[in-house]
Amino acid sequence: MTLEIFKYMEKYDYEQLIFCHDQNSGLKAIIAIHDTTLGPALGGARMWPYKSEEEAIEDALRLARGMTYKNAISGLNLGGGKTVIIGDPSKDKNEEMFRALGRYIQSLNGRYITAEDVGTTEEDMNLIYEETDYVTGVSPSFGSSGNPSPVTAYGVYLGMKASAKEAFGDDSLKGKRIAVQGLGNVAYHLCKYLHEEGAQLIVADINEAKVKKAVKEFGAEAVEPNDIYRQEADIFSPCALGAIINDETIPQLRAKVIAGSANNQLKESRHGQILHEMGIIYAPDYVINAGGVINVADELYGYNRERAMKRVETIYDTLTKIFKTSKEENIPTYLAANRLAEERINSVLKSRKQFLRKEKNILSRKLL
Ligand SMILES: NC(=O)C1=CN([C@@H]2O[C@H](COP(=O)(O)OP(=O)(O)OC[C@H]3O[C@@H](n4cnc5c(N)ncnc54)[C@H](O)[C@@H]3O)[C@@H](O)[C@H]2O)C=CC1
Ligand SMILES: O=C(O)CCC(=O)C(=O)O
Repeated sequence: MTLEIFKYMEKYDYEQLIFCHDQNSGLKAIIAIHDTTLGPALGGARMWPYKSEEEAIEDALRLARGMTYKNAISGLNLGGGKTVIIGDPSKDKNEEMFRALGRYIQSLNGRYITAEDVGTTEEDMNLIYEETDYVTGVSPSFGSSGNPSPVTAYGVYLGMKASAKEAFGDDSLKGKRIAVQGLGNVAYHLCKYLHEEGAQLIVADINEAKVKKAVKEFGAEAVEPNDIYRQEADIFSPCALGAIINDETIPQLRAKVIAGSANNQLKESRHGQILHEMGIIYAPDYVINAGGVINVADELYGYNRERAMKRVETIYDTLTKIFKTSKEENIPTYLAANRLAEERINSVLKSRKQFLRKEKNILSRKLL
């Protein structure tokens, strides 16, 4: 399949796509800016060994759009954007690469602000910070908020409780069997919360060392990566990569709830409709995993952890509201969430237009 970029950008109303290349460091990155109605686009930088440039562009575009919805529904005055860096984070990183990316971000003059994502770390953000102020998730020693993953995990934990309340009538996770896919930065901290509450964990990761650690620390049961979908579990928690809710995996699912941190979990929106028809409670990805962006966005006001955590706690209520709308209107949860996010963006756009109109009237009066 060839991606017709402008057609795709037109379909979902993207603003800008930027290609960043630096011969010296080997940087090959793509910055996608979806929508800046609510403010500058904020979204992390992902480093991944994409099989093709097309795959990387598509990922950047999909992730950037997700950030528009995530930031809008979380009440942030920020638009949506994302960076992808083509390369293997375990061997292709170097200092100059992140500094070069920082200079590209600086050249956008604040239209886009970056942070961590899969394959990038706090140390990488510190390097970007050498070249631009438009970066968050920088080390706390610089007065910033650091790695957002533990806060993302806390938001997912609260969102999972809200989802359990909807599915089982009680938000306690004690004794619940929870199948966790991926044991990376977010999932590790999530497993800690779940273990402390007395949940039984079933885990899978392609990295054996991470699996061993979870078995040892949380008494988790380990299964092969491909077997995680079919586990007899109450909750399935996807915390690895996207598009894992699809035609192949849905028939395998036994869980009543899907609640995890991965971005873009639904391969296509019709998969959200299928989950709805099956009676599976799906916590929309960009709602439940917003803890990290809420935390890093707080840096823009001078980081205050208490203020950030208070906002993260609203994830529980936002999901409860989405589940209510989904039930009352008999629509999938992803659609109920999209409507809420779009309502906010459209109302801000409308009021801004009114303001501009007033401004224009004043100007024309002056001219008279
Ligand atoms: N870090 C954060 O604060 C946020 C992360 N997210 C999303 O949450 C997800 C996880 O993020 P992180 O924990 O930061 O990434 P990470 O890179 O630390 O962890 C991902 C884990 O998934 C594993 N994995 C990859 N493919 C797999 C497969 N097929 N089966 C099982 N495991 C597999 C990897 O080995 C790795 O351990 C990503 O989709 C990310 O975009 C979303 C919001 C914020
Ligand atoms: O929490 C982060 O990593 C920054 C925001 C972001 O990229 C995301 O929420 O996916």
